Amino acid sequence: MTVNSRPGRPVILGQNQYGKAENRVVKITRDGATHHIKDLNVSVALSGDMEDVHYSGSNAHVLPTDTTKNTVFAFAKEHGIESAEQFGIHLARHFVTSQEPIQRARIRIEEYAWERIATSEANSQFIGADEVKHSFVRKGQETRLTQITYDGSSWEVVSGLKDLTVMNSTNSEFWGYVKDKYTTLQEAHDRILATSVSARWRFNWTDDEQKTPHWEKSYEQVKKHMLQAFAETYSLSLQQTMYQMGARIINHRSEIDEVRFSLPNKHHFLVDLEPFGLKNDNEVYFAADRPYGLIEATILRDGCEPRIPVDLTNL
Ligand SMILES: O=c1[nH]c(=O)c2[nH]c(=O)[nH]c2[nH]1
Repeated sequence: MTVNSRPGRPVILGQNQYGKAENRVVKITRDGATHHIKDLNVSVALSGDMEDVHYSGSNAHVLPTDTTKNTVFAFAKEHGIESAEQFGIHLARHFVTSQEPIQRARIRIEEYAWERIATSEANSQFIGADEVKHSFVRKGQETRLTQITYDGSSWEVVSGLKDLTVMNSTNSEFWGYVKDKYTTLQEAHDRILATSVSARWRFNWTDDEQKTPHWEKSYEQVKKHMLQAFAETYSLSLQQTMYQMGARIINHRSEIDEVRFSLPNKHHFLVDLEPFGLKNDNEVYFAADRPYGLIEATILRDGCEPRIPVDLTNL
C-alpha cells in the first residue's frame, strides 16, 4: 500500500473530529435489594493534531474510536456515573490529558430517566416493599391510542398504548431453550429484562349506556395492572411475563375481552471489562437497539373471539 505524502494541491483540511457516537451504557448500582439505574447515550468527539491521518493515512496520533467506546464502559465501572455532567467531565479530561495529540474532547450525553413502578397494594403485604425496587418505567412515557369503529349497528372500541418502556434489573432468567448448531446464546440466570410495550385492548361494550366504562379510569387501571404484572412476575422469558400482563388485565377488568401485545426484547449485554482488569459484577451493560427479539401474542377471555389485528401497525 502506498502512503501518500501531503498533496501539493491547494486543498486544505478544515475542522475535523472523530470518536464513537451513541455508546448506550446502562449502569446498575445495587444497594441491597434497591437498584439504581443510570441510562446514558454517550457520544465522544475528539480533535487535535490529526492532520497526518487525513493527509497521509498515518494513524500514529489516532486513538481508535473503538478505544473511546471501551473507555466509556470502563469508566462506568471504575468511576461510576454520579451524574451525566460528572461522567462527561471525567471522560473529556481523560482524553485530553492522556493523549498528547488530542487537544479537545467533546462529550455529548443524553440521559434517559426512569422511575420506580409502584407495588400493588394487594401484593405488598406478601412480598415486602423491597420486591419491586428493581422495576422501572421510563419517564416521558407512553402515547395513548384508541380506535372506534361503528357501522350503523355495531361498535368496536380498541384502545391501547405504545412506547411504554419498562425494565427489571433482576428477577429475570432465560435458559432451558432449544440449542442447535447455530445457538451461541449463553443461558442467563440473572439478566435485565426490558421492553417497550405496545398493547391494544378490545372493550366488550355494545352501546349499552348502563355498562359504559369510565374510559379514563379504565385506561389508568389497565396501565397499572400491566406495569404491576411486569414488576411482580419473576420472569423465565418475556413470553411468560407478557402472558401475565395480559392475564392480569383480563382478570381485573371485566370491560375488556382481548389484549394484544407486541414487545421488543430490548437486549442489555454485560460488557466484558476483563481486558481492562475490571470485574463486571452485573453492573455495566451495553443497551443494544437492534436486532431485537420481537415477542407478540393475544391474550383472550375464555370463549371470546380474537378481533384485534395480529399486526398492530395495521390498527
Ligand atoms: O425472553 C426471551 N424469549 C426468547 O424467546 C428469547 N430468545 C432469545 O434469544 N432471548 C430470549 N428471551
